[in-house]
Amino acid sequence: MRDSSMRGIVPSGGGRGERGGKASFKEVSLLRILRLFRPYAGQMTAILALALGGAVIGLIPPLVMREAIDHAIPRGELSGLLGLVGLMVALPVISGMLGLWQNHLNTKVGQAVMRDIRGSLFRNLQRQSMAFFTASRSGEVIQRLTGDVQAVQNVVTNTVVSSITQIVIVVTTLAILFSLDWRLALLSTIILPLFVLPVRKVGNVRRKLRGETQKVRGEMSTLLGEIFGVSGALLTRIFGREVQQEREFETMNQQVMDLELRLNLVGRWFGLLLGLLGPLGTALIFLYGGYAVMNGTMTIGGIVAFTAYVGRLYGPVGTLLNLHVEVATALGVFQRLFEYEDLKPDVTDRPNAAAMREVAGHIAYRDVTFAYVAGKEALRGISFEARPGETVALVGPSGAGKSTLISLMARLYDPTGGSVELDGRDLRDIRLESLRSHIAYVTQESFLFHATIAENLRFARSDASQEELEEACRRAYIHDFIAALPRGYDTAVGERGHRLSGGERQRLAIARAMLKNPRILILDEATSHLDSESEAYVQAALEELMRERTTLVIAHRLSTVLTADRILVLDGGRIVERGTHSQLLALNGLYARLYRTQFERVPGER
Ligand SMILES: Nc1ncnc2c1ncn2[C@@H]1O[C@H](COP(=O)(O)OP(=O)(O)OP(=O)(O)O)[C@@H](O)[C@H]1O
Repeated sequence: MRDSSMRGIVPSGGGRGERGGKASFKEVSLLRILRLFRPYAGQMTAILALALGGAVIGLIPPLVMREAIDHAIPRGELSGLLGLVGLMVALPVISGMLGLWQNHLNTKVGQAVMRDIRGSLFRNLQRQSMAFFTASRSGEVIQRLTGDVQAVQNVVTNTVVSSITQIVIVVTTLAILFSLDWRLALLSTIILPLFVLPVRKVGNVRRKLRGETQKVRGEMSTLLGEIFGVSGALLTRIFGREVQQEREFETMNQQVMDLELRLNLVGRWFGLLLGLLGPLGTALIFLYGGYAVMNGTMTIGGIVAFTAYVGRLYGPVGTLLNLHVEVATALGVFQRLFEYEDLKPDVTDRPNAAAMREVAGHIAYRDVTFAYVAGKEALRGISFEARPGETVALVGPSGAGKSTLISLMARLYDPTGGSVELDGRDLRDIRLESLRSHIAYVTQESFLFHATIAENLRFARSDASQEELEEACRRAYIHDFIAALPRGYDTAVGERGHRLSGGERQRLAIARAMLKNPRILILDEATSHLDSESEAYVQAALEELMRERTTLVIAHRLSTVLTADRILVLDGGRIVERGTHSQLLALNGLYARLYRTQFERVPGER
């Protein structure tokens, strides 16, 4: 059960999901793609009508030329010539205007579809459990939401609209060529198949190169995100890896340049190849047409018009020969987007889930089992209760399952077996939003958004008044510090609040929890040891926060275990000992050992 849902939430890295990779119609439903465009059907029709109009107008100039060369000029009809010349200028102007309008509509539809997809992906990602975020790289998520969605615009303009336009141009031009002179038309189209193979080959090489380039670019942006994120930058400096990273980046940087150069070169060869089509066609027309003119079966204007039409034919044919590459790329883009759209959140409300307005705060874990990965249980047979207002402290060696245990209370994950209850009700029967409104979760890493102190505090309660903010901060022993800042509560904190000290950040996080004023508190005490003054402040703030709330705390401080109503000692995902501090010491087991190594040495403790 768990296994299958896990597979559903882990984004596929390579293979089908590979950037620039091919996808087939079988894998991506065309109907689903069309559905995205349905709200814009009117505009799409207008785009196609404009494309058609442009293509038809484009057919006229060669006929005008023929008219001028064969009739107006030889007959000396100046006014007629003027009219034709006027047309020669007016027609491109009209088709240019149509093109402009079409382009505007293209962009509009493309942008609208992009906005819709971004919105729907964002909404779906917001509903995913933590399992999704721990399993995926944030760079990858961002890339799909921005880069891939951007590619949709390309799909609209390049693939859909331009291929339809090209088809219209090719068909109309062929029709007119054959109506002018079918033999000559046949002669000028007969050379087309010669180019199919090389054009396809070049297309494939380009696709491969493009895929590789995108992959390296993706890796580059992930690397940059990690290196220049605050934590990554800190780690780099601590371990003195600057030069090594510079070298790694240089390699990647060079790779991008080389790939782009190769892509460009292949592009040039491709252009040269297509460029040869024109002269070859023209030469054939002049050879055959010239002979026909000499025999009197064709006019000079006819040759000129024919040459112009053939010019219109070869370009679009080249593009159309590559259409399959474009289509495959486009399908790949949609497939990656749909993968995220199809992610099923694994923590959801049960159909009969109800909201709980008031809770007493009675927590019960009943024979809870949990596995992140099927078959490898992180928690086994966990049962305990915490009555309203009680504090249950968790201790145990690293990896014992403490964080996992508390995360189940906020339903960051659901148990694989057994149940977690609040006031006698299974958490899955309580509306998620309602459950979380009664819980504050203070983690070791006190994350702050890049925003002002007030905004960070209001993340807990957006309607909190300034007085309430200050009250919460007073109780968290941080108000005086904030008030002394030049901009007070409007001070912006750096990304992750790195402009604040560790202790200040912790107290701000405590104030944020205080502001929420929940019945239940989940707390992961920070292990980083602060200086004794700061430690004392944090300690006092925490005691204030824990007062009268049911608290599950991963304890790292002696005072916490001393005051806890109950201590659970975890080891290997099981509760191996339970009781009060003195009872557990008397047992002289794991707790007693941990106590001697962990708690006794904490500075600044009683
Ligand atoms: N997202 C995850 N995916 C897979 N396994 C995980 C995940 N998170 C934790 N684990 C594993 O689950 C077990 C329990 O981890 P947990 O973080 O709950 O331990 P802990 O007691 O809180 O440890 P610490 O005190 O070091 O934070 C560990 O073996 C850990 O490797």
